[in-house]
Amino acid sequence: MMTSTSETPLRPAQASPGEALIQMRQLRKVYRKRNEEFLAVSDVSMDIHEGDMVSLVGPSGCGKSTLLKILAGLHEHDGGTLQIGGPNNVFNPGRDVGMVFQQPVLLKWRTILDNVLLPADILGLNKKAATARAHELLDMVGLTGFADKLPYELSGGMQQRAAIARALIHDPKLVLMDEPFGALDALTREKMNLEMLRIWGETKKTFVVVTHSIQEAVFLGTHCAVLTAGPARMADFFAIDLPTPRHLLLKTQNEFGEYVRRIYDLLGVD
Ligand SMILES: Nc1ncnc2c1ncn2[C@@H]1O[C@H](COP(=O)(O)OP(=O)(O)OP(=O)(O)O)[C@@H](O)[C@H]1O
Repeated sequence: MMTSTSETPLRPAQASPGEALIQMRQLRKVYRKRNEEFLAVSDVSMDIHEGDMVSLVGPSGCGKSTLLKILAGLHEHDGGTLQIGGPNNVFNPGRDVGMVFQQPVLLKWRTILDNVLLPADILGLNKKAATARAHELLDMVGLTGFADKLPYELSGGMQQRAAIARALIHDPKLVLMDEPFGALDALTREKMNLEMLRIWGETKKTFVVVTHSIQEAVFLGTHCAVLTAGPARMADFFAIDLPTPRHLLLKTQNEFGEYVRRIYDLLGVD
């Protein structure tokens, strides 16, 4: 369990079974440099339950990555409360978070298998068990037969699949993705959206995904948080009640368009 408030970081939580995995209340983050202060995140409140797929969408600079870093335990927040896990579901950010970034950031001298195994090596997990799991994950992300290749031998989309496998190797409770498909061409991105939904469905893990794309936010999410910049704040957080499993043709449906319109309205896009 990880609990922190602005006044008492890491105070024990009073969570009980059935409560949300993540509870944020009025979360706030201010970056400080000498005498300057910059409000990067404010008024962010949401409950995220186990197995949710939450998309964070908003314009550049609205604090999406900052929020992800707070969830990953990389940044402290300055106001509000954040509780992850509970007494019966202890959450350790060093062990229970898997991260995927916009670029796959694979080590070019390690094979794909060894790249996937990196977090397991760092955490000192059993090598044999981790290697077996790495092969299973490579199968799951569609990279069967690529274990012994080096990163340069894979396309951008394939490298990002390897990065997703790496994020899952230590069986994290929470998977955080920062614009994971932002560097891919439009068609590969759509295919990767479908792949990610399949992987999320198979792992039944909790995913939080940052995206600039309103369509992607609606397509991927069971829930969506819309953030705005200047001033930083959360404009809305809502469930996306669209049929699952999702298919690309859903994007042509009125009900999909209604969610997209709702986000355009919140962001003030005409
Ligand atoms: N370490 C830092 N020190 C000072 N200001 C920062 C720092 N990191 C981010 N910021 C500022 O905080 C605001 C939010 O940044 P953040 O990276 O969270 O936004 P974002 O929504 O993820 O943006 P983008 O979509 O462009 O990646 C920005 O104005 C940014 O300049």
